[in-house]
Amino acid sequence: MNDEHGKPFDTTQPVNYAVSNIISSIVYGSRFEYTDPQFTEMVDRANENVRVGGSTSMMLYNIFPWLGPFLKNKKIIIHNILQNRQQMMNLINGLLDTLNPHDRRGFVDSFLIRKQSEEKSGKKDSYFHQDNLIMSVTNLFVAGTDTTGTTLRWGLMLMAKYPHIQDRVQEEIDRVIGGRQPVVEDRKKLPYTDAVIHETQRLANIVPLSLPHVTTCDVTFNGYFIKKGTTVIPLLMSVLKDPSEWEKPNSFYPEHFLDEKGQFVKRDAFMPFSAGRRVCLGESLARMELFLFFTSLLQSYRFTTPPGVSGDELDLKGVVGITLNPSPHKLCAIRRS
Ligand code: HEM
Repeated sequence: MNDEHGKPFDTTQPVNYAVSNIISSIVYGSRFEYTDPQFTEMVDRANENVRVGGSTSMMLYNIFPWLGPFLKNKKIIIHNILQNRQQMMNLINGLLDTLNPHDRRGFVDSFLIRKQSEEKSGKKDSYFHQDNLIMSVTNLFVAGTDTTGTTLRWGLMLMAKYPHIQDRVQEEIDRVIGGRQPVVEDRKKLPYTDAVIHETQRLANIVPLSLPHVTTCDVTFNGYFIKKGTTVIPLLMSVLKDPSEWEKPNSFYPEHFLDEKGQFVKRDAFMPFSAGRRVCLGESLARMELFLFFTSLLQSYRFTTPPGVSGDELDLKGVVGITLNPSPHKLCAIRRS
């Protein structure tokens, strides 16, 4: 963002690269340089799939799978998946060549070590095989990059749209943290900033339909009989924007998460990560990332609309993809003294 020198830029790439590097550190044990084309192409391809995956033609394909061979967007998605899979396999093979059981660099190392020990002991039906490794790494990137990146981008856009709210966040960060690097423990001392992050997640509503689930037995719910094996799509949006739960369900109103003394309050209807047994696996990581990225960025930069663009022009509707993204826009990041 420094390199933009306060000029208007699209936040998608820098934010996605930063967030993807967190997953890279956990999975591979190292991060990539932002100038590394191997890395940037991989993230850009994943991002293209999120965008194209929500297109009208792919929605039609979901209903009429026989359309598949005629759809350009399906070809793009498959091409991107295959390219990224190849790159992932190269990275995994590189880790395998330098594997040291006494120095595990990340998730892949731990998986490979377990795989080797189960192969050695002759265990049949092990879960630790190559296909599961590839799918687990893919899932961690797919589930952990676009979700957190999109939420952060909504947050920055909302700060540019509502500068008086950005003023209050920056006043709080300056007063409590000053110039040092923010740490997770700061969250409880920053109730307003915490409320702004929660309200961003509530309003942005990036996974409105959660993921589909299937009933494992017959159930009667709210008077409706649902047969075993029925696909159920839980609408997180119906809770995140429930008018009986939120004072201003369709507005950006951080006070939803503050009491009259300005202290942070948890709300039961806040469930952007879903609920129950299959609740988001990465919730605590995502919450940590959102807090650290958001406070660090707001500590260093003032986010504004480009010259000649008013806050009203930043719309809150969003664009449907696999996640709900902010509509295309540019922001300026002005370095704070
Ligand atoms: C703001 C960020 C995020 C949001 C809003 C979010 C939201 C969700 C939602 C709604 C689900 C579906 C839960 C269900 O089936 O009921 C889910 C599942 C999942 N998420 Fe996240 N997520 C985020 C970040 C992450 C991160 C950083 C990771 C990774 C490390 C991650 C990994 C997963 C996985 C693996 C699942 C599937 C869990 C399962 O089926 O048991 N998510 N997430």
